[in-house]
Amino acid sequence: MELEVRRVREAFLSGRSRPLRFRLQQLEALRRMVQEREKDILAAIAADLCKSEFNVYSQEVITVLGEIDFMLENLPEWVTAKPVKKNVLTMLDEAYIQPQPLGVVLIIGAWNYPFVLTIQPLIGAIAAGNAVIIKPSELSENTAKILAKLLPQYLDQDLYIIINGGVEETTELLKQRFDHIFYTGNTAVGKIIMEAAAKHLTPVTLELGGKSPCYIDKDCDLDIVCRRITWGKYMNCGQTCIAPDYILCEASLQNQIVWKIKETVKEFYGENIKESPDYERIINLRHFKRILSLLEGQKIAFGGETDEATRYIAPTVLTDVDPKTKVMQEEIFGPILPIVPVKNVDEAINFINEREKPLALYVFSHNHKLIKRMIDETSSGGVTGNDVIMHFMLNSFPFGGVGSSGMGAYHGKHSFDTFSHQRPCLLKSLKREGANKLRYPPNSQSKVDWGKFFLLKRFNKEKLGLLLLTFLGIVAAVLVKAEYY
Ligand SMILES: NC(=O)c1ccc[n+]([C@@H]2O[C@H](COP(=O)([O-])OP(=O)(O)OC[C@H]3O[C@@H](n4cnc5c(N)ncnc54)[C@H](O)[C@@H]3O)[C@@H](O)[C@H]2O)c1
Ligand SMILES: CCCCCCCC=O
Repeated sequence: MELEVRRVREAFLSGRSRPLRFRLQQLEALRRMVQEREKDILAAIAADLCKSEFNVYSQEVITVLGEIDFMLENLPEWVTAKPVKKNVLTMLDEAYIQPQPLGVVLIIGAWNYPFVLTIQPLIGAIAAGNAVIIKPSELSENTAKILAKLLPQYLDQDLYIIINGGVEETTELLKQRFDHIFYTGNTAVGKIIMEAAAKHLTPVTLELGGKSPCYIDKDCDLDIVCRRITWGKYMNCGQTCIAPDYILCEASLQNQIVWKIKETVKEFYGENIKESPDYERIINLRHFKRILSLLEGQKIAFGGETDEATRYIAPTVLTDVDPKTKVMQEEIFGPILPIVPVKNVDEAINFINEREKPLALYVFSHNHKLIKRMIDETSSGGVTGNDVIMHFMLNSFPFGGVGSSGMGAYHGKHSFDTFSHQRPCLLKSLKREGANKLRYPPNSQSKVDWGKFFLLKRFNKEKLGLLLLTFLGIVAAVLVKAEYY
């Protein structure tokens, strides 16, 4: 590991990752890889998650291609130095912010969307001029393998390397010094990453998870609400970081919600869900058993069928769920949707605020004020009103968590900023030394007063008047002198 990290650092220190032309060329090569090897990439992801290639393309590949195009279009503007507003002391100087690469970045990916969650941060890191070590999740092993095969064929082989492996390899990797670590995965491992990073004072971006609530107000169109929730909850078999984890609603809405979600499940996946090409499977047996254990003691309104051999769990809804039970204590990350009855929106807000800050929050209502109130009185990584998942799709939004759902953010310009250092650059002249007298010792009350005058703008009108008068006096004297001669 040490040797590999050193090789990447040496490549970074060669300076070749920095020029704009090189970054654009590497991003174009990455786009070519996705386009030319689309079949291999789709097949690998499809095998990892028992997913149709249509779904792989629309959930992962489109996002990656869109992000590359967005970077190529905007990077020339983002890399340029930005002049800043100056004060009296720097009036005659050059003052600008120059974004610069951080150095060697470690990206640790997750398995649930194994392509986009690894490649999208990579796009940002390349765009910002860094060298990168990529560690895909070992759980999505086909995707990990295809990335290890393809990336070196298209990208600079010393600047961007891929290291495959599990906990042991990642632990070893984390002993090395990086300039940034970008981790996607669960909160418990997030803490391990942050602890390892702290030893080198390495900044981290942690894209974690949590229980994302979904509040349904009684003033709404339940048919549409349930269709949107069904889509976001059962997509990828519930293994989506921003899937609605549970529903909060008044008890009177429960039966209608159950019925409408059941009808939508039929509409989306047919009578025989197991046969649907649009319904995925649980990633492995450990997660399968974990999810099943969440059903113990619950009232299953519909669903609940399972098949261990294929790791199938049917879309399931639980009603009258007690918040103290296990299913409400951990992120579900599977196709189980508990409904927790609450009396009203006040109780829903309290319920959310009593728990860890979630990665996403969803509110459904015709009442715009209620949605705004929910946003104002709660906290979460992101919010979508009257839909689910969709805030992930807009790359002008920073995507990330808050509190235990993560720190830092990415997508579009936010990725570029995450992987850049905003370096303030002040360029002065060696002339005009007289103007600097004010800051050199010995100090005095009059120097402090002038300092206040120039920097704090806390001058009194009298002093300003006096200054103006002096200035006018000088101008008048100059004019009179000019006339005389
Ligand atoms: N915020 C996001 O964008 C986002 C996206 C996807 C998943 N998630 C969250 O991730 C979780 C699911 O993913 P996961 O954690 O099962 O993924 P995972 O098991 O694939 O782990 C993620 C990465 O951490 C590494 N890892 C695992 N254990 C480790 C250890 N002990 N030490 C060092 N590295 C270790 C793995 O090798 C892998 O690369 C959910 O909580 C989900 O909400 C968040
Ligand atoms: C089209 C859906 C993509 C959602 C990606 C979510 C990333 C977290 O799991």
